[in-house]
Amino acid sequence: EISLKYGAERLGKRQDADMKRFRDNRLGAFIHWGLYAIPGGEWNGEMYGGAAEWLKAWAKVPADEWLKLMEQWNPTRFNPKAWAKMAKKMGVKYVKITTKHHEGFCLWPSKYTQYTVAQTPYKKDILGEMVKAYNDEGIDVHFYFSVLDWSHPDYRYDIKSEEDEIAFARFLEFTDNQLKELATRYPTVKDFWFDGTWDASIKKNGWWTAHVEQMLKEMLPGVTVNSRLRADDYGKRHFDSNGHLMGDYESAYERRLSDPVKDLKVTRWDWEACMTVPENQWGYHKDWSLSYVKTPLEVLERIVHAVSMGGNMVVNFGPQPDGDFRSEEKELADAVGRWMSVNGECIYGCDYAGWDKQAWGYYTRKGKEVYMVVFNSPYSRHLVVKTPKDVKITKAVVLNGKEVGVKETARNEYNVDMPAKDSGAPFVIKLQIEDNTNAADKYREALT
Ligand SMILES: C[C@@H]1N[C@@H](C(=O)NCc2ccccc2)[C@H](O)[C@@H]1O
Repeated sequence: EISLKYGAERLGKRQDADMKRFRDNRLGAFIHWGLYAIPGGEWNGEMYGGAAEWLKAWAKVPADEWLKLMEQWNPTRFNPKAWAKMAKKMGVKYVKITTKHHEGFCLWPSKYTQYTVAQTPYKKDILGEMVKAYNDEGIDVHFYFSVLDWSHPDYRYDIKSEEDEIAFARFLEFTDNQLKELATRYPTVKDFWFDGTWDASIKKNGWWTAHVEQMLKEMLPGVTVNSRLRADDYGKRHFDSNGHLMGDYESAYERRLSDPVKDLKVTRWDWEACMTVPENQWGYHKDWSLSYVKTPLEVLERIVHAVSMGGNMVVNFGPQPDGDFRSEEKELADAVGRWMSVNGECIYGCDYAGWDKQAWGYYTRKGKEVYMVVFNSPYSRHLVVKTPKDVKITKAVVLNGKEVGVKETARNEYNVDMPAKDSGAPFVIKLQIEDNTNAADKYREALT
């Protein structure tokens, strides 16, 4: 290993109470809300299919023209209590809020910039209203923060001159001030999720990313930070030059997940994935017909897939400029919530089971309980289960349903019966397992 000053601060998973809470929460929601919601993907009468929160880039809008959108920021239908109830009903345990996206507009009245809610017709501290409403519902709040800031004249994509050095040093101080402001104003925040940290300017300032992690953890003991913040002495990101994860959890799984059969490496560390409902829209886009929109079932499968591999999943919502949600997102929250109310115990506090994945779906595990989350119903009417050596199944019960038969078919192989009644939706079977170390082995392998 090479010696690093700004590499991973810790080896292995954090096991303190705050990290256990982060991990056990498992299901979160993203709120991407900013000026980009106002144009909703359309600029000067032209509709852009790309990510709506990047419209400034797609339509090549100068920062000062883009920020004029502040004059229209007045979400009259914003009702933080209703937002928190919707999240509660969906069964999310935490919400990640874009405090400031790449555009530089702040949802809190920052005193370090003029581009904030305080300078809009809305005036009020919208971030503060959200934090209170979610916390009052027992939902944790995480802050998304974009280091990349298109509104700030001192931002640099790379450092190529003395002038760049001086300007970017001012920018890093501005960013420190905003982060201290957020940690001071909203001390119940549990996590900082950094984005916009891919440019060479940040990679050349790995020291600063280590300083930010340290600063936030001193101000808010127990707070978590994502790996995307971090660059080491040599500009390596997420994992340092010795291959160790930086930050508290990997945050590279954005709109993708690792293969549950071929790529199990992520089960070795904590990680959190985030996903969009359309193919790639985080901010509000007027026209969702421009790309595929995932069904509630497809969203649910991604949530289970992540938890089955020891990760968290954050499902994105892009609120409308008026402060209400589009009907597709309300319906999604409702559908996921109905499923979670019956089957949530296979998600919350669960982890990778370490069993070989089968075609019918995914395993999750909590202590001695293994859950079979069934998405695909087999024509055989049997669900094949292969247990690790020295493990036997003693019972199988459908969540919110009846016991089902379990028949041993070979060494460490079982057929678990499908429930008699087809609920027409993914269902969960809870397995009781026991140690099988000293059982007589009546099976013989073939001689070949
Ligand atoms: C969590 C997501 N991260 C931002 C993102 O996609 N950034 C990467 C990106 C880079 C280049 C063109 C479009 C998007 C998105 O705007 C969301 O905030």
